[in-house]
Amino acid sequence: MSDKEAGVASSLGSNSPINKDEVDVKNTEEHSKQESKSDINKPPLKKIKADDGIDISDSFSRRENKGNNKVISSVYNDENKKTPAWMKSKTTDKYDKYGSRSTPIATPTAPVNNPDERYSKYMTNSVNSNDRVRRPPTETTSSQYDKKRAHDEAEDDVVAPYSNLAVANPSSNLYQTFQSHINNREGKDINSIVRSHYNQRTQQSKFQGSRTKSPIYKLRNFNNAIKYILLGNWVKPNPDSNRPTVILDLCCGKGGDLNKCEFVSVDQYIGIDISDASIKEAFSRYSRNKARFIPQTAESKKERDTRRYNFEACFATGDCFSSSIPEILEPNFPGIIDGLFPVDCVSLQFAMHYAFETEEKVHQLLTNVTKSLRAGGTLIGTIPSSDFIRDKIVNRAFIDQENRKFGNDLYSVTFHKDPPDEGVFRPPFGNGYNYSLKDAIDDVPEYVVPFEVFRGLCEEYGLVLKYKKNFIDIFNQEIPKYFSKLNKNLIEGMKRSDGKYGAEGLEKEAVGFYIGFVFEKLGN
Ligand SMILES: C[S@@+](CC[C@H](N)C(=O)[O-])C[C@H]1O[C@@H](n2cnc3c(N)ncnc32)[C@H](O)[C@@H]1O
Repeated sequence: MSDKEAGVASSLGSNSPINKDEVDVKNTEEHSKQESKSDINKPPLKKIKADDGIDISDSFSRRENKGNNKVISSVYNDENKKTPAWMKSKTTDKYDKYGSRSTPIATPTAPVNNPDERYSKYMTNSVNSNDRVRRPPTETTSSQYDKKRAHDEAEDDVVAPYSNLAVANPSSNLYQTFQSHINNREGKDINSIVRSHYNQRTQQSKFQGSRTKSPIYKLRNFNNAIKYILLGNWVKPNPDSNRPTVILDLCCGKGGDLNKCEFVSVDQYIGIDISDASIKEAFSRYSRNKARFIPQTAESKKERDTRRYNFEACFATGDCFSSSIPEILEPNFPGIIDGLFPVDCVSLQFAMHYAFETEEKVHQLLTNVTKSLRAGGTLIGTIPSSDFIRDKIVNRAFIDQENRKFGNDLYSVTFHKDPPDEGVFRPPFGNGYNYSLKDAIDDVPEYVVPFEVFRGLCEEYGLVLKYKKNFIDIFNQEIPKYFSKLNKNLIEGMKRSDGKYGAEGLEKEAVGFYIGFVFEKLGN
């Protein structure tokens, strides 16, 4: 799916622990049949203090100054010494691509950052604020590919904003529903379509009018709530109190999960996305919320200030399914692998279905995940449910004559080829469909993720399933615990016509298309 895009950042209201008139995409309800199996080893929820406002500072307390952190090598550094046995046999020969690739597919973008002193040692040597400037394209990066891309982007990525419409006037109440314009789709690969789509979406979202007017406003709030819950339950702080808690957000989009990272008290955020416009937007969102000027006393400086981001962040453009993480990050942030990896959590929200185009992409993704995670670290993701898709096929719940399309007025799924009668796709890769979600995604290609195949592959990479549930079940089971913790606007943005909270009607089916999952990296 997709617009699974992140929410909107906004200004942190003075009473609001974490701002959010956030926006994401998808949701629904029910559909728990096959997918509510594993709910294992859920960590106890931390105690939350809920006054008349929301105070998360007690519940997700930050560890003390980590200035004395020692640099710990990650599996990226020394394959022989650090690679666990299970990875040597499976991945070193077959999947290890480190050093064998040239340039990342997209030119990396490394916006300026201002690391504070506590983590400057993680930005060792050349990783300092002066180095974090955007680098001019090198000989290799501005080759044929970039020329072609420049041409494509001129065509597709820069659509005229709605400057001629009343919605360009911020005082207007009108809302302009998003629609992308991608020329010559048939001649393009998925990366070009996806990149063009999300670049356009990022640019146009600035001119659409108030997000609360979007036809999927509630659905986005619902999806955001799900991500708060998943990250809140499963991001595990680094057990070494001298190390920062680090999250690697693959396919991070416009940075819609930055607020959630503050919510779970990470110390360092690393975001990567193939859309350069999204990365720029994510960086600017981070900068706005990081730099908020809040007068502080000597005493208050020691604690997390919930009105601003208390974590450091860096962002880069790159293809997470075809390049290795060092290939994407090191050119922009030399020393970052040594300094910040292995990380505590890899977040992969509403994006893995793009990787299931080919087996190679999935292997590269899983190599990136497993090599990035520390033992005990978690991979937390959201994807369309293959069980949901199978049910639609088996029940012949199609909405067109050719039996290739299902959905409703809010979302639709149109298979590229006739789906198998029993709804089980073989081989498990490359089973494409076009996904649409009103005001977010226009016929963007995605691929079925047969969950059991994915789970089996994860095991090969030392990742064991800890949790898997559809969105409706996650919401129903977890929202009582989160109701008082989440921002009021987010909660109110999920109010149904009957006064209760959650998804209803068309939205319910649209969100029910998704599941959340958590894998844990084995080892010690
Ligand atoms: C639906 S958005 C989700 C964004 C964000 N994770 C969220 O939940 O708000 C999917 C994102 O995946 C990104 N994406 C797709 N293919 C990618 C790839 N190969 N490498 C990196 N990012 C990719 C898109 O650019 C887009 O920003």
